[in-house]
Amino acid sequence: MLPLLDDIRLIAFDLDGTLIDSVPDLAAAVDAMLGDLTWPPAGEAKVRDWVGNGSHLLVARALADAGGSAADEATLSRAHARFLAHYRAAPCARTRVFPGVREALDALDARGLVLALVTNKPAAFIDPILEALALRDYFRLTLGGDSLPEKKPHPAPLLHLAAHFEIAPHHCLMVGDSRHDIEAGKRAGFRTLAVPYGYNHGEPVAASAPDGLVESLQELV
Ligand SMILES: O=C(O)COP(=O)(O)O
Ligand SMILES: [Mg+2]
Repeated sequence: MLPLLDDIRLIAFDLDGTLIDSVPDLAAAVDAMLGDLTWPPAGEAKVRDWVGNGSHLLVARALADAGGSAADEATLSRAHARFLAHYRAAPCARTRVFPGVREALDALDARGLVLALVTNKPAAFIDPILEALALRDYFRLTLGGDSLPEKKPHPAPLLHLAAHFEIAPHHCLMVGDSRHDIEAGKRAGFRTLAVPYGYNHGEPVAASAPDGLVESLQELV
């Protein structure tokens, strides 16, 4: 076990870009939404840099990029509904689990650690995706971006987990791919671990100064 895990009793995992490569399906839904509005597709490379702050900002970034400026509220809300409809139709067609994830979850689960999921993705998508990838049973609790009034980088979802399982934050670890995960973890008093292979608005996540960084989650165990 990595020394970073000493005294850790609960691990909160981010989803998109940390456990799963979800950009192919997110980009397909964004591009279908843009097509509904008669705008050209954005493509996976751009969408990769827009993921991480939930679906509303993802759609707002796509519209701003396509239209050259921020869209009005009515257009945003119509576009968001179209995006959700497209993503709901195929949330897990090309989404894949990153290498080392399943091995790490198996080993951490076997050690009796409490495993939880904190994503900024709308909560309605969590179970369908985790079930399709046979990941659902690892997590004792899952929170989406709309599960609580605040989402990452706010510490509230992480503090909610710690309180729910009655585990002090300094015995908890946040694992994620973006600056929002590391900031939420620090503000909650969690230890923080980053993976460099996910989505972080085109910047290295190491710039957020996490307590640790691993190339693959398998290094955890
Ligand atoms: O939907 C998003 O914006 C990203 O979700 P994540 O928090 O699982 O990276
Ligand atoms: Mg992420």
